[in-house]
Amino acid sequence: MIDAQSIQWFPGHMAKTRRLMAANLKMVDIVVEITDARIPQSSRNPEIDRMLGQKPRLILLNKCDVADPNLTARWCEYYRSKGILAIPTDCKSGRGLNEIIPGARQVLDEVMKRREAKGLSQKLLRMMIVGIPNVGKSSLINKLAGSKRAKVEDRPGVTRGKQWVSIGGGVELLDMPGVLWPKFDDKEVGEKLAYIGSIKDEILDIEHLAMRFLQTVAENYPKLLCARYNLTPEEIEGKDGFDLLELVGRKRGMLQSGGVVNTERAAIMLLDEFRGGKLGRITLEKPPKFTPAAREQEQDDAE
Ligand SMILES: Nc1nc2c(ncn2[C@@H]2O[C@H](COP(=O)(O)OP(=O)(O)OP(=O)(O)O)[C@@H](O)[C@H]2O)c(=O)[nH]1
Repeated sequence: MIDAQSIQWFPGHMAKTRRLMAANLKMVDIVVEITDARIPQSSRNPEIDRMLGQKPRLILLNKCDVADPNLTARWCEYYRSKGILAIPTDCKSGRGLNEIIPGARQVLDEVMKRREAKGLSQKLLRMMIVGIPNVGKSSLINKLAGSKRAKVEDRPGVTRGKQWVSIGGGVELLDMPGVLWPKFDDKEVGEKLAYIGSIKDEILDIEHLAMRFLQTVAENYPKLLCARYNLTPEEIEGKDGFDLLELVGRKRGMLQSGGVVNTERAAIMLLDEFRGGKLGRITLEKPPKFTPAAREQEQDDAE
């Protein structure tokens, strides 16, 4: 998992990643950027857009099996409005994976047409897989390659070094060497990464984290919260994070002497259950509102 030490490495590591990325971009036709569908924004490297520049790419909203399907659809629409193809994927069941290669070819066809560079062979397709730790890069490569060639572990930071994997049908994958870090310096981003389990709990105040998480869930997914912990809407109405945590702990019988709720145990249990998908399908970020005017502004900024 990401730890405090990695956070301190961030600036130097980023410069190295930027150099590696630039060198490797030349070797591929398209970049496949994997994000976590539960936090599509916070699970992206803050510099990725700048690093990729005009390189053709597609975005995967992975772990869509545990994300809110309505919001996943809205994120796809948001990216479409920006001219980017986004595909919801689930590396556990394989859902969406067979759309990746045709999607990549479609993106490249469009680029070719725009550049009027006809006659270029698209037989061999070379794709670079990038993403912050723990989003599912190894799982994706394993699924696409149909073997256990890439190492998969439930621990961010396992993917190391450059590796090409041939997956047949004239398609080769380049696993991004090094790691793309998320945006640690933003407190809210850090919290969201911690909710999904991408930052070590030891460096965070788990009770504080659980309280913040509960507030978000009570606001956006009250029915799921009530269903999981056998609560009524009246019970959670107007409660702050601490009260909610106590309530959840009490419902689960996590009491210490004197009938006081063990909020630390409750916090660990709550976040474990969320990470395991037991609370239901939850997405913690909505796509930004996207208007034609905003798009024009974005294009101006990019020029
Ligand atoms: N629910 C769910 N879990 C997934 C999915 N894809 C991957 N996972 C799980 O997420 C965890 C991380 O997956 P990895 O494939 O190791 O992620 P990675 O991006 O290669 O991680 P690093 O090696 O740290 O860069 C593992 O426990 C996977 O089983 C998915 O689509 N849905």
